[in-house]
Amino acid sequence: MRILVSGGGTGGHIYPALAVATQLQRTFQAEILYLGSDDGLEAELAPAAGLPFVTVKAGKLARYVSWRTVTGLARVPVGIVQAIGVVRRFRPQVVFTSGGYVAVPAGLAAWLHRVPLLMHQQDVPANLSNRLLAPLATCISLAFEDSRVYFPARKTLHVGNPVRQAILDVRQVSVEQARQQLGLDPRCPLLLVTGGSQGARHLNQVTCRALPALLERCQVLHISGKKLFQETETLARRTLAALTEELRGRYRLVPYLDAEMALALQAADVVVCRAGAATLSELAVLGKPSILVPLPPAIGSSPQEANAAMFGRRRAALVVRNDDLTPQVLAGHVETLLTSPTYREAMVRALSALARPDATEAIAEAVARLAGVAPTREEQASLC
Ligand SMILES: CC(=O)N[C@H]1[C@@H](OP(=O)(O)OP(=O)(O)OC[C@H]2O[C@@H](n3ccc(=O)[nH]c3=O)[C@H](O)[C@@H]2O)O[C@H](CO)[C@@H](O)[C@@H]1O
Repeated sequence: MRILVSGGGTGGHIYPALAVATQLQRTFQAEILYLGSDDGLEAELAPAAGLPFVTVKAGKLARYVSWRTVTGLARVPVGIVQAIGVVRRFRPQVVFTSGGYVAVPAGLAAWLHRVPLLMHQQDVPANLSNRLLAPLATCISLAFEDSRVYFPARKTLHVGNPVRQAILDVRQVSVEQARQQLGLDPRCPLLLVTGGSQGARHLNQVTCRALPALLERCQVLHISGKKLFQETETLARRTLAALTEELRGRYRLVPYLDAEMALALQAADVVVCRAGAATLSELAVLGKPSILVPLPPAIGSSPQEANAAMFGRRRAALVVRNDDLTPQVLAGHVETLLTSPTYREAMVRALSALARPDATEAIAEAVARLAGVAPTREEQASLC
């Protein structure tokens, strides 16, 4: 089975593609070719995952006009011609895309060659490349049920977002063990603060200012983001200076967590974070109550606001708008969640309805079925 995989730009688009590619290799011994942009993060990540990698030019499909939009648009036809060449030479049985602007030439080339196209939608609102490709797609896998409204119903398949194996494995570790393994107090409740892979300045600043109230109630593991570490450390040191040694000992600041991220999530009683699709899927799989502060849009609407609103509607998280987050609001919500086990349990129940730990397998099986290889899941057989 030969499968062309494509997804680019942010980690949010690349990691699901890598997870599905690896699963296809493992379960179906598929021959994979990863098609990415020559200047995207995928040029680093796909070869690092041991996948054969081919590049095409891809232009950013911005919703607003700028010089970059013009130069980006000029690259689009070049990318399409290159992608057509790749599909012609590799002759895939299925093309799988997971968003990012490089997915457009890949999807178009698939359609032109009558190759089935399966595309994955991570966020609740459809991203631009998936909106463009939807009429050409054979099947659209969705991370969240609420995305159905953006696509023709007969093409959609609700499977969830691929979640890293480390996150699935850490479910075997108890909360206390996770805290112990991270060198934290196993008996003291833990608040984890994370602004996603880049960090979030506003979350960092508000957290630092709320430390006197927060540390009275719990220990705090604060991931600042690599670029924001220095300024956050300075701010935290200033606030901590007025506190007792015992309270100061309850705070830990790190720039980024790699292998330990799964343990940190599992160790937490409450998580304060942005509302990126990967983070939300991880919270659902691990059943972690959270306070979501979605990234506000630079322009137009933000997928994170729609993601967070969906969690909020289902009572799977508390949602606070970025501009409304003050130290008092943060400390108040943390207090509410930590002091009310019934509230937290209700959230955990709502989260379990959103959890899809088998998303990677489900997508890989859908790809294999389109390739005519694996008619495995009966419940999916009639779909796509
Ligand atoms: C800023 C931005 O444009 N974000 C978008 C980007 O998400 P982006 O990839 O930035 O953020 P996500 O929340 O989706 O994922 C962050 C990932 O980084 C991991 N992590 C984080 C901190 C850390 O120290 N260690 C670590 O491993 C998290 O566990 C998670 O797996 O693509 C997503 C999927 O389309 C969108 O929903 C987001 O809106």
